[in-house]
Amino acid sequence: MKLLSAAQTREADAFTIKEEGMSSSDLMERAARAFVGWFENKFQPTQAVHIFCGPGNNGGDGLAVARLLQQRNYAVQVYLVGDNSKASADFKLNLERLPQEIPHQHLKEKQDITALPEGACVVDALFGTGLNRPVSGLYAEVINSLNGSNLTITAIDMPSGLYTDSQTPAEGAIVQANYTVSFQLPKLAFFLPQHEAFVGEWHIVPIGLSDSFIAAVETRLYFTTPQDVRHLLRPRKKFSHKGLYGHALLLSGGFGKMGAAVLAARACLRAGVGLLTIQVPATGYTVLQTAVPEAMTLADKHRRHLSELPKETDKFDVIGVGPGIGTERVTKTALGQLLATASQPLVVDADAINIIGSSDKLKGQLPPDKVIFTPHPKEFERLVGKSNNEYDRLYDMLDFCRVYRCYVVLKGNNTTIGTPDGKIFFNTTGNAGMATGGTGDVLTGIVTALVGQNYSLEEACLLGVYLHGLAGDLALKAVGEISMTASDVIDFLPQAFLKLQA
Ligand SMILES: NC(=O)C1=CN([C@@H]2O[C@H](COP(=O)(O)OP(=O)(O)OC[C@H]3O[C@@H](n4cnc5c(N)ncnc54)[C@H](O)[C@@H]3O)[C@@H](O)[C@H]2O)[C@@H](O)CC1
Ligand SMILES: Nc1ncnc2c1ncn2[C@@H]1O[C@H](COP(=O)(O)OP(=O)(O)O)[C@@H](O)[C@H]1O
Ligand SMILES: [K+]
Repeated sequence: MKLLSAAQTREADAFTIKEEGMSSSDLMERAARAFVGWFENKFQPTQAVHIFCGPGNNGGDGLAVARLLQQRNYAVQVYLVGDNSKASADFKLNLERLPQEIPHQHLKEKQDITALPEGACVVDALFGTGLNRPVSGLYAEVINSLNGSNLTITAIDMPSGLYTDSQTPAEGAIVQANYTVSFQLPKLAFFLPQHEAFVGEWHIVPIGLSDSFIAAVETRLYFTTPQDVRHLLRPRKKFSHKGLYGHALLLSGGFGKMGAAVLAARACLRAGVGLLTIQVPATGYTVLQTAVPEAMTLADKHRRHLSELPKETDKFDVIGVGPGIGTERVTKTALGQLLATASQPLVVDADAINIIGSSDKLKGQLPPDKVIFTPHPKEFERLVGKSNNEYDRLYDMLDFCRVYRCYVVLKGNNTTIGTPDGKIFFNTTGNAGMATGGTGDVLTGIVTALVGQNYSLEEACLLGVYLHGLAGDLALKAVGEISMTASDVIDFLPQAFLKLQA
């Protein structure tokens, strides 16, 4: 699904209003109803609701929400913050519609801010996507007092003060919401780790924005939904044989890190590869033969480190390289040979990323349109460089993908995929239980298997990352986030495939 900028969201609102022949206040009413639908499921009418409204349409939403909640027997109190003389038309309309019974207080200066009762629910309707400068003055005072209150805060559309699609200047106050209920589509800001404390848990409520507008609008930002990846998955043909599902090679493992090779190999097999060969340092031979009997194992001539390529590398459809390999000189040399000679796609992870990141020569040898990198944030920094902030990191990633014509899978809570043609996809599966050693090796195995099965590199990234996170989400239900291990993620991979196919 596409992600829209604040400006595109405004255009989508205006287009929808015109297309449906309604007024902007009708759309606001729809938005308020959608918000209230979510709110009713979350909070009981026994809880007092304190709604803070700014001067724009976000404040207008807040006023409409106040009216609708009062109709549903919530005890509502409204605060109008700042100078409303220049308030938006729909704000004014909804202020007129606000029933007399709802107490409303005008906060004009700092002294007007009072402590809220314990247990109250706060609704933040100060600013939404129309925020156009850092929040200061009275608004900042209100935000700081709400943040200090320890009360549960639900933000309408955006946590007030947070920029929708660019870096918020450090001096601006930002609401620290527990929940953000946003209209129709998530906003770019929700996907960046630096915003966790502001956005909290986010939810989307549909408000019927024009499908045709969204289909036509140009963007390079996407987030992955089940619908986006489900249709990519290809069923197997009845008369098919293992030769049709690719022969993958994994160059993986090192002394003390043979487990990385085992995890990547097991995940690769569970992700449907036809044949798998693993090359490990000689000491790992028995380990791999025992732990992964389905795979063929080659022993490197070096006991402790990978130092050579198999004789016939051309016969493999894909090569996954990196988990557990270390950065010894012999390994660097072998990796250089691989980049210089590989004819097939490469999935490059872990120390293979670190080796390439430290050498401009190796970067220069990257075969175009053939490489997928799967770095975690530290490896990303070694490969691409340090970025000023998480927005710049996205653009630095795209520059790197464009220059080297490669794919980058930046791992994290919303694993972010960059493509050589300039698209960014945010994944939506996965959980903090996966923050445990070895889960990255599992991802390498999955993506390698998918490339081997002839999925395009973009498809393999999207599907692989989605399924890996989904397996983690299914594992979460069974073992919880604290006990989860990388092996659990592999164990739930079959269910992830089944769920996506269902
Ligand atoms: N018809 C529509 O366009 C719809 C809009 N909706 C709501 O409208 C919101 C966007 O409304 P607006 O575009 O009016 O924008 P906002 O309500 O987000 O804020 C804009 C207002 O705040 C002022 N402002 C911006 N930054 C400020 C700052 N730092 N300090 C003080 N004042 C500041 C602006 O001058 C303007 O008056 C959305 O987030 C959503 O909540 C929804 O009702 C859905 C329909
Ligand atoms: N908080 C989190 N939420 C969702 N996914 C996570 C989280 N932490 C880690 N993961 C996922 O787990 C994997 C960890 O990979 P990595 O850091 O390379 O681990 P390792 O090197 O130990 O295998 C990545 O796919 C990442 O997206
Ligand atoms: K808000």
